[in-house]
Amino acid sequence: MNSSGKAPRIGVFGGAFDPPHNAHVALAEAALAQLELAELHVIPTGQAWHKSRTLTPKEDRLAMTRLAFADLKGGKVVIDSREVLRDGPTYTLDTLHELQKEQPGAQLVLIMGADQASALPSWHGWQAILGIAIVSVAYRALSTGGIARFDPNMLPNLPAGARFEALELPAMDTSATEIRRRAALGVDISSLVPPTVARYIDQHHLYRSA
Ligand SMILES: Nc1ncnc2c1ncn2[C@@H]1O[C@H](COP(=O)(O)OP(=O)(O)OP(=O)(O)O)[C@@H](O)[C@H]1O
Ligand SMILES: O=C(O)c1ccc[n+]([C@@H]2O[C@H](COP(=O)([O-])O)[C@@H](O)[C@H]2O)c1
Repeated sequence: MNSSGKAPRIGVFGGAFDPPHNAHVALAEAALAQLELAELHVIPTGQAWHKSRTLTPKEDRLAMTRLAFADLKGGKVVIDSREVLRDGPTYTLDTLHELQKEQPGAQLVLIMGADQASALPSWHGWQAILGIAIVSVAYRALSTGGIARFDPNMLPNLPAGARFEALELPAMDTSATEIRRRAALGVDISSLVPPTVARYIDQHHLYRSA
């Protein structure tokens, strides 16, 4: 409990971050501004079992994640490397269990874009996740136009007591897929990623082929 008698809220924001981009940073800023978090853990995924493509080496994604979120103010952001250090497929449920043990009494708030929220039933142990964490969902612009909004009632077999919070974020159509595509074509990506990330991609010759 904190001084106001409420459980401290720990934000958990995971992603492949291949690469981290401006919408990820905006999402983290919005979470810090709106969700009354004591800490925000930004967690690059280790082995993304749910993605068919091979990710960029975890060392590069972790380094870019550190660069991308370095300027977020308030000292609340923790770049959390636990998933890239863990062997085997990355399951968010494992991460939540670890955080629960480390910070008993804290309220975990799992933060994601609407595309991932709609896919929740495909996650390992998704109903257990909803028993542990509040899920905070940001809008996401779709590449086809329009905005992905999320209605929890769309999820089949939603467990009783599942809690969702909306995260207000102007829809941004930035995606890592588009950044990788542009970089492979040699097209400028400087408006889509923080300058430090753009430099890292250039210096380490990442995404030179799609
Ligand atoms: N433009 C965006 N608006 C809102 N949420 C976003 C946006 N881009 C990514 N997210 C969210 O950030 C989290 C991490 O996303 P991820 O690292 O996979 O980036 P991505 O741009 O979706 O990558 P890719 O294009 O490779 O799938 C997910 O919860 C995702 O929904
Ligand atoms: O635990 C799972 O089964 C699971 C399935 C899909 C996605 N996730 C997590 O959701 C976060 C965002 O995923 P993505 O694919 O948008 O990068 C990232 O932290 C993933 O590890 C987790």
